[in-house]
Amino acid sequence: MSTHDDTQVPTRNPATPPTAAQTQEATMAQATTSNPISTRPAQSAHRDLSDTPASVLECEDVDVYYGQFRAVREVSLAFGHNEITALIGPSGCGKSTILRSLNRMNDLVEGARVKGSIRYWGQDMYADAVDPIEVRRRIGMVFQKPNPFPKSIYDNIAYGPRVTGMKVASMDDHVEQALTRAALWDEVKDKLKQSAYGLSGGQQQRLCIARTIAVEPDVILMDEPCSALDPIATARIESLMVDLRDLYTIVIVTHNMQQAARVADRTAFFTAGVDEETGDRTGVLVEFDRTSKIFENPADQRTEDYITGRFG
Ligand SMILES: Nc1ncnc2c1ncn2[C@@H]1O[C@H](COP(=O)(O)OP(=O)(O)OP(=O)(O)O)[C@@H](O)[C@H]1O
Repeated sequence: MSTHDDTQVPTRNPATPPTAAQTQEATMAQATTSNPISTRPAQSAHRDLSDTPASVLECEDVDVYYGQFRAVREVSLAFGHNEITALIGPSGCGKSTILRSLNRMNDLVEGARVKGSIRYWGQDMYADAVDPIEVRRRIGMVFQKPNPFPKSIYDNIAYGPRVTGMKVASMDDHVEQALTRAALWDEVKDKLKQSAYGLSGGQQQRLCIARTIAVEPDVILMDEPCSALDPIATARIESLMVDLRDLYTIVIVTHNMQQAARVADRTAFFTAGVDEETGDRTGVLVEFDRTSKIFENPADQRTEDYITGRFG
């Protein structure tokens, strides 16, 4: 089992209180010994959900601006531990904006600014003392288009642990474990030194998931991770997400409503409305609930119109 070397974390405080770190450590230790991912068949997406899950991430009254433009407003939403939450809604309603604000990726966008509160295990993620680089290690991101580094398969995985100063007992074992969890090991174990660019699109996306897993995150954010993939590769990623849910909290932005219905425990539906103050089209959260409720019996007419294809 590898451990993160805290002496390598920049001097500012990490965003997780000890209890969360312990929780993750215990989960990782269990996973390392029993290796449940490689052997267990894909689970059914739907299961009994707690009415009051522990919240890993919580948004309260969140507005996100790009310069003067308010892209989303007053979003309050909590993401349950070891659950998959889907963010759905028409183009431009702010799904990616909210997703990027969950690991401070918007810090890298010029003019982007978050108002309101986003908490990670109860701690204000945007507090001055919090190091955004450490936030992004704990809350990883997988993008729409697979983006492996121009390196070997092995080095794609080993890169993150190396640069973040993780202490791993054996890098070979660590790489194998990450690739196994991402359901890619069997396909690449004999060509680890070959370029990642030689993999298919679906394999590259699983490699990117393995790369994210390799730095031992707590949360994985996925921004339309299957939109560049064919249906077979998409099905593999969906099945992988359901498997990974036992180890990580997952938030996925998707345009594919069937995908949300298949994999997500809970779904948040956003739309864009005209901002009364500015006249801009600003994203709002319409409804957030169990996925079955959103798709079978939504509370808001706008949700129903969207999921039945009458709008958007
Ligand atoms: N870097 C940026 N600078 C300025 N405005 C931006 C930026 N990124 C997004 N926006 C604007 O913010 C609003 C929300 O965009 P966002 O990409 O979050 O929506 P989305 O729901 O994810 O859309 P899509 O489904 O098309 O990806 C849009 O009006 C968009 O033009």
